[in-house]
Amino acid sequence: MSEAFDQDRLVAQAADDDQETIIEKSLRPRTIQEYIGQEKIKNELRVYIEAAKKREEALDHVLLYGPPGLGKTTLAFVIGHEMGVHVRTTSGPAIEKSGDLVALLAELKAGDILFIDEIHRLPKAVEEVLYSAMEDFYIDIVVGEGPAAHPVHFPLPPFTLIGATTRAGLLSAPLRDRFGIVAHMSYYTVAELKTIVQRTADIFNIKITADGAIEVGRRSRGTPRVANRLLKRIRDFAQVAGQHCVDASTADDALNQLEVDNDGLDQVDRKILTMIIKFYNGGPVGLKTIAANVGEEVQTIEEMYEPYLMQSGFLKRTPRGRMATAKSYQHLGLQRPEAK
Ligand SMILES: Nc1ncnc2c1ncn2[C@@H]1O[C@H](COP(=O)(O)OP(=O)(O)OP(=O)(O)O)[C@@H](O)[C@H]1O
Repeated sequence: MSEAFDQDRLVAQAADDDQETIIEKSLRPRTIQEYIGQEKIKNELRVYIEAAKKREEALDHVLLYGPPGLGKTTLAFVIGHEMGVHVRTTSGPAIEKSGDLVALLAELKAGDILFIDEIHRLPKAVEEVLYSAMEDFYIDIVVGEGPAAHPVHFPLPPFTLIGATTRAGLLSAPLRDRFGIVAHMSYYTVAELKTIVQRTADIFNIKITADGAIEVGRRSRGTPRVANRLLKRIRDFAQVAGQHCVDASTADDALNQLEVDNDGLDQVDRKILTMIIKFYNGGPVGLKTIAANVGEEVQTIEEMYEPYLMQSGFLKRTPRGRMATAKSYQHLGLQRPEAK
C-alpha cells in the first residue's frame, strides 16, 4: 500500500470500503446522551424532539451542514432513535429519477425519517418532487409517456426529511427554505475529540492514557472520523513496537510516521500551502490552480482540505483567490516577503 493511498484514507470523505463502513457503524453513538459535542445543536434538538413527541407529530425537516466526517449521518440515526422511528438512508447522487424518490417515500410509515446525504447533488427534477412532499405530504408525478402519460397523485404519511450537505449554500433557496430546523455542525474541540478517542479505544479494547487521547484529538483536524482512523493506525504502530498502552509519546511517534504534523496537517495540506507560497508568492491563487498543482479534485480541496486550513488560520479566502497566511509561512519555516 503506497503512502499516498494511506494518507487519502485518513481524511477520505466517507468510509471507502465495506470493512471501513462496518467499523464506522459499530462506533456510532445511538442516543443523544452518547453523542459527544455539538452541544448547541443537541440542546435545540432535544426541545424539538420532545415537542414533536408530545404532539404525536413527525419532527420538522432537518438540514445538517458541515464538513465531512463530523457526524451528520450519526446524528440522523440518533434523532431516529430518540423519536422512536425508522431511518431510511440514501444519497443525492443515488436518486436519479423521480420514480426512485417515489419508491423510497412510498415505504415510509408515519413519523419515519428519510435521510438524504449529499442532498445538494439531487437532480433538479427530483428536487422539485420533494417540495410538495416536504410541505404538504403528497407527490404528483406523471406516469407513462406520450399520449398515455397521465398525472398520479400520491398522498404520503407525515415524515421527516433529514438532509446532509457540506455547505448550505450549495442548496437551492426553495429547498433550503423547506427545512424547519437548520443545524451547522462545527469542528470538535480537542476535549471533545479526546472523549471520542477514549470511547473508541474502549470499544476496540485499546489501552490509551489521557495524554495519548489528547494527542490524537489535537491532531485530528477537529473531525471524529479522522480521530478514529488515526487511533486505529496508532494501535498498529504500538502493537508492532510491543507497547500495550498508547501514551502521548507513542501517539506522537506514530503520527509523525503517518506524516501528520504537530498541527494535524497532512501531506496534502502542506503541499497546498507550500505550492501557494513557493509558486505563487503566497497567493492569491484560484481553487482550480491549487487542485491541478496538488493533483486532487477541486471538490476534494474545497470540501475536505480548505475548510480546516481556513478554520485553523493557515489559509484565507479573498475575492481574488486563496492566500497563505503568516501562520503558514511560520509553520513551514519559510520567509515571508516584505510586501505581503
Ligand atoms: N459526536 C460524535 N460522538 C462520537 N462519535 C462520533 C461523533 N460524530 C461522529 N462520530 C464518529 O465518526 C465517524 C463519522 O461519522 P459520520 O459518518 O456520521 O459522519 P458524516 O458527517 O455523516 O460524514 P460524511 O458526510 O462524510 O458521510 C463515525 O464512526 C461516528 O461514529
